Amino acid sequence: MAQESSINRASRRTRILNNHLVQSPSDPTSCVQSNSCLSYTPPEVTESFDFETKEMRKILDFHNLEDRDWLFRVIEQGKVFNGKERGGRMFVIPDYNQTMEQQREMTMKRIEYLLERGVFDGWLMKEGVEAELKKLAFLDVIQNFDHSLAVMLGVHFFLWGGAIQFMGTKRHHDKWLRDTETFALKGCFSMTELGHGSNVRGIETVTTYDLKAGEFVINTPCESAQKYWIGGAANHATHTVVFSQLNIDGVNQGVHAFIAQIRDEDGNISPNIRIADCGHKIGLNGVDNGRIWFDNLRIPRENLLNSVADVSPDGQYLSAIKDPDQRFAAFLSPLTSGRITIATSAVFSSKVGLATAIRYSLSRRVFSATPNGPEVLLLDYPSHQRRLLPLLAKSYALTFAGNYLKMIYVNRTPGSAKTLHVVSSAFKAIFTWHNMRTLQECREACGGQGFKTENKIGHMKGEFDVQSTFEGDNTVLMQQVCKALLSEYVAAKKKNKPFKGLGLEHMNGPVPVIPSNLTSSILRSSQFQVMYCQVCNHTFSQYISKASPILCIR
Ligand SMILES: Cc1cc2nc3c(=O)[nH]c(=O)nc-3n(C[C@H](O)[C@H](O)[C@H](O)COP(=O)(O)OP(=O)(O)OC[C@H]3O[C@@H](n4cnc5c(N)ncnc54)[C@H](O)[C@@H]3O)c2cc1C
Repeated sequence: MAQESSINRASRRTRILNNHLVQSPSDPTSCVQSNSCLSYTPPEVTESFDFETKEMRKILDFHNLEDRDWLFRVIEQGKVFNGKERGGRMFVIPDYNQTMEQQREMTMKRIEYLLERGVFDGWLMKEGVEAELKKLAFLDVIQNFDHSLAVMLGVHFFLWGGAIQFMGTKRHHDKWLRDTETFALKGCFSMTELGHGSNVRGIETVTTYDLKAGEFVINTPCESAQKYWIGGAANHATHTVVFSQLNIDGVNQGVHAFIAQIRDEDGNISPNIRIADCGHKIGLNGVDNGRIWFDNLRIPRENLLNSVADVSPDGQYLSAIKDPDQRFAAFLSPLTSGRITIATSAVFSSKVGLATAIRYSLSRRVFSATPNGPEVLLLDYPSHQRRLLPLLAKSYALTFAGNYLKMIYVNRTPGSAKTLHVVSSAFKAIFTWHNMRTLQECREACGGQGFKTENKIGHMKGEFDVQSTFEGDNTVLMQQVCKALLSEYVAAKKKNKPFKGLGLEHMNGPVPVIPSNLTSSILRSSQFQVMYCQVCNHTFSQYISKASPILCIR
């Protein structure tokens, strides 16, 4: 962007506006001085930077940079990733003109290609912070190329694999984890039903225990109980974790999770299982979402994922967690890792959109300030800056927040479970909403070019839109976050203790005093903005302390 004083900028803007209002009587074609030919040089070739871009990349990507670069090269080299060389650079983008069936097959071919190159080694069999960070870095890279592929991997490793890891015990780990890592089996995650999505407790699938046979019997009692939207179920998955009400001797013990086989290794649907396709979607067509009915399917007693509750061979229901609410919260734990990868992938998508739109605005010229003068660079228009640069600033901020979230996740302890749940829910909603807003602005900021498939922004809108719905609807998640924060507030006030955790600590200090002389530089300063937030929070806290008896916050 051209460097110029604010006075020069103001007078140049005045000239431009004046030019719009007072039309020159001369030949209208002469007011545009067109370039003799179109040429484009990427800004990084001609512009110098005021900062070290490599250092900035280190701060943004934060971990496993060499691993990320290795995977970038692996993907670039793979024919299945549809790379195209342009001007000595490789661009990789899925072919969205393929049919839904072809896109689904490409997802499986890409998984096979990455599997052969050892990309998934250790994703389930290795434990510890290093292994977890490497997995998260690889997923960051993969989602940059193909969101369908990242979602299929998320379902297989984080939802199915995560359910076995966190909700199962040794017998499940020994039996399923290695085969999951090598794709000897393909897993999916059957929680949502046609009749119940956000309200998981309301699901209607019922499982009973047959004492004589020592088996569970899973049944879909009505059409609204069919499992719906299950990623991987329509064509590929061989196994699923099924969420169901558990009924023991006529007593409903609430939602539990079981493992069921739904296809054999040749892809034939198992007896007592019916499957249908969810059909074409507005994005994510490389994922085969399906519907499943269980017709009194029998599974061994050992297939109950029993980390928090079990049924003994003689049919006794056993659980160390007596409180049904806490038991239910424990069942939902595999969703945490999914929310983290969704949140971080949403910021990457915003950055791809912004990179395209900002580059465009650094090369595109529109309208001249004077008759016969050169046209003005798009990014020199303040209105264009205001459209893109705050979104860019927020994307930087969310990147750092995402890295913080990853750190809480990989260093989690039983004591940090609540913080992790609340922060991951809030970040998932905020990041994915930010992404959709950013992509729409970037699409429009590129004018007609933004509408071209090749420029990726329009397709990313379709691909990433669903992030506000799956693994916790954003609105519902934000309601949970509000409830958790209000409860935390009331509890801390009741005990007369300072706030700790959940990001409320800034309210421990006194109410700041707003200066009387509010100049524009004070208003723009970050100190003032933090102070202003604190004043708002204190006003809000006064409201809560008065309203909490009416709000019934527990
Ligand atoms: C492409 C795709 C892939 C998916 N993959 C899977 C999968 O692999 N496995 C799986 O189990 N599920 C999957 N899902 C399902 C997904 O998790 C659910 O769609 C999601 O939980 C929302 O449920 P719902 O669709 O029933 O919407 P609903 O819960 O019916 O919500 C509809 C609307 O009502 C609003 N709403 C709901 N409750 C409240 C409330 N209390 N107050 C105010 N407003 C409210 C919501 O904000 C939303 O706008 C997938 C969904 C899609 C679209």
